[in-house]
Amino acid sequence: MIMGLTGGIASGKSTVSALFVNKGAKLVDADVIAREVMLPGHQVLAATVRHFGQDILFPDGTLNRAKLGEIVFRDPEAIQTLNDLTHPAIRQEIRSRMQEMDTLEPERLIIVDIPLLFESNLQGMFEEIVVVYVPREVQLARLMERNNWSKEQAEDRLNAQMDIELKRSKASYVIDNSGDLVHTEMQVAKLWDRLGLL
Ligand SMILES: CC(C)(COP(=O)(O)OP(=O)(O)OC[C@H]1O[C@@H](n2cnc3c(N)ncnc32)[C@H](O)[C@@H]1O)[C@@H](O)C(=O)NCCC(=O)NCCS
Ligand SMILES: Nc1ncnc2c1ncn2[C@@H]1O[C@H](COP(=O)(O)OP(=O)(O)OP(=O)(O)O)[C@@H](O)[C@H]1O
Repeated sequence: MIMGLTGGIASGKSTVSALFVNKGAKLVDADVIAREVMLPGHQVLAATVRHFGQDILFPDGTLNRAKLGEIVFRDPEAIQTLNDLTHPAIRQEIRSRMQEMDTLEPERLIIVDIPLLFESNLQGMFEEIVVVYVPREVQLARLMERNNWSKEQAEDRLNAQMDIELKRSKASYVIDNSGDLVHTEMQVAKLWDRLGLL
């Protein structure tokens, strides 16, 4: 069984994915793939540099992520361009990894963690979608603390994504991660049982 998992930035997707993996699920992580396509030598990084300029690179040729982030997250046109450059390759790699895992171990739950699942209209890839939810204020506070960001930086990133309440309303299952970890773990265990997994 393959299940999509999404939520807002810093809502706890990695935390919840790890809980599923502890129970025996396999994971495909879109953020990891998104980083792979931005490594030196990859055609996606080369195309991104052609568009945004050499200034987004460090002298050693690796991507200056903070710099590209500053450019795109304040400018809707720039983020759209970056999405057009990166998303087709990321999507293709997600598909190929989940199909490979499913072929090798068809009885296992495969969790596919995609932050922009709804924004990119990928609902059709999954029968079930879990949304990891926290209210916007909690999201903002955790993001500022984890990344050591100002409120403005955190809000720019939040505003580049679909509202978390709307995501919640589109879910097959909601995991509320606004309480402590034990509370979240209980909800994962409950969902695991409900899906009939052992
Ligand atoms: C602009 C980049 C270099 C900034 O890197 P940075 O290290 O600061 O952030 P990181 O990649 O760890 O992303 C953290 C979170 O930001 C949010 N985010 C990233 N890209 C986007 C985007 N295009 N639109 C909206 N939110 C985004 C996601 O919630 C993601 O989980 C990087 O995010 C990037 O290459 N983005 C384009 C690819 C992409 O869409 N990745 C995310 C989904 S797979
Ligand atoms: N239940 C919780 N209580 C307190 N802090 C939490 C809880 N769950 C997660 N966190 C913290 O909130 C931050 C965001 O969590 P996490 O990294 O899992 O989110 P994410 O959705 O995967 O983030 P991103 O969108 O950046 O990939 C982390 O610093 C994490 O330690």
